[in-house]
Amino acid sequence: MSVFKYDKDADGIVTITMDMTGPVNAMNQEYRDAMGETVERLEQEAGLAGVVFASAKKVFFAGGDLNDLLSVQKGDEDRFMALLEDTKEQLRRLEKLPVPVAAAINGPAMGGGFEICLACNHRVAWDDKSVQVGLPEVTLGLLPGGGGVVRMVNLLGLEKAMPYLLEGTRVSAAAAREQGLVHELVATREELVPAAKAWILAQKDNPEAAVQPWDRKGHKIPGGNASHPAVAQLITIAPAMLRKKTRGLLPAPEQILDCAVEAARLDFDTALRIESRGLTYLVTTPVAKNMISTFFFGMNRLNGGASRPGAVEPTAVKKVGVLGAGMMGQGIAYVSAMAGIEVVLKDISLEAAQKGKAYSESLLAKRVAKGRMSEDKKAGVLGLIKPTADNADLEGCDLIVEAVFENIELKHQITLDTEGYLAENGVWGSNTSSLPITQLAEASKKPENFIGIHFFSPVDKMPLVEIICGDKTSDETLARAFDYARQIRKTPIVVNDSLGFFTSRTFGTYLDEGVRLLKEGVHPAQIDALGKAVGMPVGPLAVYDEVSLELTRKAQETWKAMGVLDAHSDSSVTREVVDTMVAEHGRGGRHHGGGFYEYAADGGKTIWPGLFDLYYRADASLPESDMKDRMLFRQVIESLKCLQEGVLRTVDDGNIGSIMGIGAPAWTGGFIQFVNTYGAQRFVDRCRELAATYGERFEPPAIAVEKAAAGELFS
Ligand SMILES: NC(=O)c1ccc[n+]([C@@H]2O[C@H](COP(=O)([O-])OP(=O)(O)OC[C@H]3O[C@@H](n4cnc5c(N)ncnc54)[C@H](O)[C@@H]3O)[C@@H](O)[C@H]2O)c1
Repeated sequence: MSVFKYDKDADGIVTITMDMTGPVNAMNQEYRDAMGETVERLEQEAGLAGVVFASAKKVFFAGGDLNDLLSVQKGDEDRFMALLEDTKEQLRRLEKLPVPVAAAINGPAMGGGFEICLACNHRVAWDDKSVQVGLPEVTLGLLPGGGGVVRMVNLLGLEKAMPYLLEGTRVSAAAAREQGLVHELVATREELVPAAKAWILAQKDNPEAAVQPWDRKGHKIPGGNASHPAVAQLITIAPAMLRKKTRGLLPAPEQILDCAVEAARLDFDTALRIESRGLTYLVTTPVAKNMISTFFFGMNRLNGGASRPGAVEPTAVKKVGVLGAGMMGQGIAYVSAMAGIEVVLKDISLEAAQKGKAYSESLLAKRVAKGRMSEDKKAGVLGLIKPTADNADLEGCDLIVEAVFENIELKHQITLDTEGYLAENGVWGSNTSSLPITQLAEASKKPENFIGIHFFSPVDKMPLVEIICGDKTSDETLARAFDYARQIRKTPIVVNDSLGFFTSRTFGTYLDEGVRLLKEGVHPAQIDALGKAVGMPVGPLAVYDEVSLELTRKAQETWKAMGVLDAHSDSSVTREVVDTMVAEHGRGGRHHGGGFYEYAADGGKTIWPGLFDLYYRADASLPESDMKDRMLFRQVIESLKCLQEGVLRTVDDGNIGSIMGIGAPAWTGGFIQFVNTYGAQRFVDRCRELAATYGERFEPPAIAVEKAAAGELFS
């Protein structure tokens, strides 16, 4: 029996219910076989009045089979191209049936799933929050190769199609209806197929309904085709704009733009073939392999609980205490309340706590203004946050997250003062960005319940949480912290204790290398430009100004006093430069009147001229490739050391943590995956080359040397 169930009703309408082997419907050989047979049968069906595509799964259709796509290697291009062309031809035959075809979208329809819908004449969706449509291929280094690029451009026009194609924007059923991606909404799942059939029956006297817009005589692309002046102008400037964003490091958006432009220029079927060629090229690139491995498989493993102790039953937080209503605390309060958790937000005064709550109010007001939330829901979320200056309000919390100043005495003191209010088995989480958890836990009566829950700023936008186990943290506490992170819809990585844990420790090497280049006489603007050229979001000197040189200096003093400033973080060069900047020149960073840069009132910035007298040397001429590699390799080496020392427990934690927490370039697939693609032996050789010229910090870690010798990948 086919995995596409075929049912013809008394009106002559055939309903195809897709029910493929495995948990989801996906585009693979089984799909091609089933779709091939189905189209063939529909073409021969006598008395056919229309077709409805439905799904027996919760997800309408999940898209391309990523295992299949990952396995395509260089040399397989002809075979892959032929498969793509087959898939496309089937959809083309479907949309050329002489009867109307409708999609009944009962769940997410992503990528290939939405491409099937686009090949239908009519799209009916269940108006439920589980239903989303979109073409997320670009986020995996691919392009929608089942006709998605060409149909979207023909449906929406070049400009409007761009966010869907270049950013992988997904939209809810309601938004899809507004944007013209879906034609009709129904309130319940049960109404879907009847609504699709009703539409088909209503088209009896309207033969045009069976013809796709792009197959109609005189079809015009909305907004105009490539020769329309406005579109021609867009086509001229778009590649440069895109390159500014991708810095030439991501081939997928560039291919997508090329295909989209061809779709606006050429006939439909030629454009489809160009689209197939684009995907055939992308699918074998290392960037696509990296992005699929990390963003799909790695992410699924992490969110699925690979780092969570499985023996502990699932838990949920009902009441959380947030200590400190500053920049981080107010964000933690917001994301917790958004997840329906009761929040006690405590600061040293009620006013300070209320100010923290006002932050949630302003974020919620923006949601309401955009029509993404009702006033009632807003009031409900706000009602969950209780601002206070009174410790007694923390009574019965099953989790307390502290986000007070980065000061160990203060953190010890508040642990002593408030830990007793926790419910039995309640968890104490510190949001410290660097202080070792084991030492922070020394103030606790229950160090087994003590853990690091490290958020990133801004908390409402950053998707990662780094969970840090101290020496005594129990499995139960880890499981509870993990469940909380999932409850507030973050992706948790789990690491062991270390100064700066994984993310701050690794990111610190990037900043350190930037400062070293400065000290070696490189032009400061070139340092930041090269940091961005390798794909980091911000140059190292600009980052230093943002996080503040002043705070860095204080942190270094604290670590020194604690005796934890060990080899990996002891950068005498950085300390010397930071000291000179702050103590001798009063350059504490952006919020201290300026640092490496000077900041104008209008937000513009220029290099602080004093830097040229202090460090710049016109005769310093380092090879650009060395400078770029230095900034990247320092971070990769530090990540490998974290893995070697057991700070990182898994490769996935390292890859996802580096991308989502540090801003590692997406093209690498994460700092450890980078070694897999670069080649372990080649990596070791390049490290040694850099070490010979620039110092032993570039010596390859033993773990990389071993992998290279064994010819293995990090997995
Ligand atoms: N800012 C970041 O990007 C970032 C990122 C991750 C982690 N962190 C860490 O989060 C913590 C807080 O950082 P922040 O940027 O929100 O600082 P912040 O200065 O904005 O806020 C700290 C708040 O703690 C309050 N506070 C001080 N003593 C208190 C006490 N005894 N009881 C209750 N509240 C008290 C202060 O009044 C202030 O409102 C620090 O440990 C920091 O290292 C910061």
